[in-house]
Amino acid sequence: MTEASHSRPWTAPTATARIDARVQLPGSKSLTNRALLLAALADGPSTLHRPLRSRDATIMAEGLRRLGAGVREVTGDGLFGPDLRIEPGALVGGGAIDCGLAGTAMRFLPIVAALADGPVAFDGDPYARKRPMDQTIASLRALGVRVDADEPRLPFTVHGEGRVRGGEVTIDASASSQFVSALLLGAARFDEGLTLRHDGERLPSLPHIEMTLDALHQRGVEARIVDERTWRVEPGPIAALDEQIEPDLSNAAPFLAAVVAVGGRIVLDGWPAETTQVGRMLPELLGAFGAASHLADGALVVEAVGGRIPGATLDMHAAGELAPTIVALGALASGPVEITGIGHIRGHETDRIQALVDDIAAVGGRAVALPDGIRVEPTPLAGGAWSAYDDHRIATAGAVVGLRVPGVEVDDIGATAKTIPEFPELWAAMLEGGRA
Ligand SMILES: O=C(O)C1=C[C@@H](OP(=O)(O)O)[C@@H](O)[C@H](O)C1
Ligand SMILES: C=C(OP(=O)(O)O)C(=O)O
Repeated sequence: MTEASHSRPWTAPTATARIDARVQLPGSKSLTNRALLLAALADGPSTLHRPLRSRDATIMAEGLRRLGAGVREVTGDGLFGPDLRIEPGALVGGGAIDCGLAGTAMRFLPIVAALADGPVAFDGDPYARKRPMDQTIASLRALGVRVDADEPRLPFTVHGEGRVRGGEVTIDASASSQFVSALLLGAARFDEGLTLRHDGERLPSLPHIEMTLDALHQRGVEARIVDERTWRVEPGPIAALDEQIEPDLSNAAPFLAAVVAVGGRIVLDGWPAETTQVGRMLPELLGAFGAASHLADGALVVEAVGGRIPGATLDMHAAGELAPTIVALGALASGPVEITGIGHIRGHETDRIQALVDDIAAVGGRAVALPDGIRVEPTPLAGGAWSAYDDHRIATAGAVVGLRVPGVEVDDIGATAKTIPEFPELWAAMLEGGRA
């Protein structure tokens, strides 16, 4: 099983010049883990080119192996490691799956386990036991699958009986879009498919649900939006698909934010002209802080003058995953930065709102938690300890602040192994200029 990150203190490098760099990023976590899962449920073998190699992706691959799929490394172009060949197999229970801190694993794999024959025990890191899981457990039970759980969260055991009848289910996905995606990903393998309704106050991270529907469509699954709170997936085969995984645009966030923080220019290679990744919103989000972006020859070019970063008010309910980076820019801004619509990120890898409030205070700044967001007040910063809380995006937020504030000590840069193990090297290369 993959290890949680080992504490690796890291003094965030301060930028000594404007950014002038070209960066190539590893594959998308959300696309890799959907492609792995759908390949394991498909009607034949699939190959993933340039998949993400990281803790979350390893956890997904390992979980699928435990459930009977063959996942092996094959030679690819080797940019960030080998390609993966996935051979679907009969879904089997009888094992245990460690989900680490991966939301995609803890929400998606139990649905596959429900289709397996035999019990599968799920657990994860200490903080994973605090992440919302109630809708996974309740929806499986509503589908007639036995789930043994003392509390409505990890650890629990799914007792698959080899088939799920499907039909209609209503959930409250206010805490995570992953509850919706998980059911939609498995639903073509349910006897009657699935009509899924969301009945709740809000629905965060809609682009990730779009990504799920798109991944299904690419594999010939009939999946549609009935209305803005209802989805329908017809039963049927999931076609095998060889797929080239796009770079992780959410992990582009700190690199692009670096240009806003210190000025200069960055070229991000392999930026897709069209994508379901939520990172496509970055040019607009960073535009609020004065950055100018354009696409050129398959790359995104972002330029900024640096210096004064203006304040901004942003609703980020669709892009909660990008919020820690924007909050980091807020800590460097000369006006207040208020972000709303992100109450659900309290249930991410850590309580991200509290983590950011505390980390910003630790470097002399001031941020206040709002009921569904955070407000950062302009305050001069000084060096200090920046806790990652095992959270890749809190760790990289510390790196962004450290560009302009000497002495920001990120306690565990190894937390970036969750989705971008190469982060420290890529960050250093960006600051040195040239090709990272
Ligand atoms: O389906 C996915 O791949 C994801 C959905 C989102 O989850 P939430 O809806 O819980 O924010 C996102 O934040 C997470 O990083 C990845
Ligand atoms: C929320 C995130 O991850 P997870 O897939 O673990 O929910 C994230 O990557 O920002």
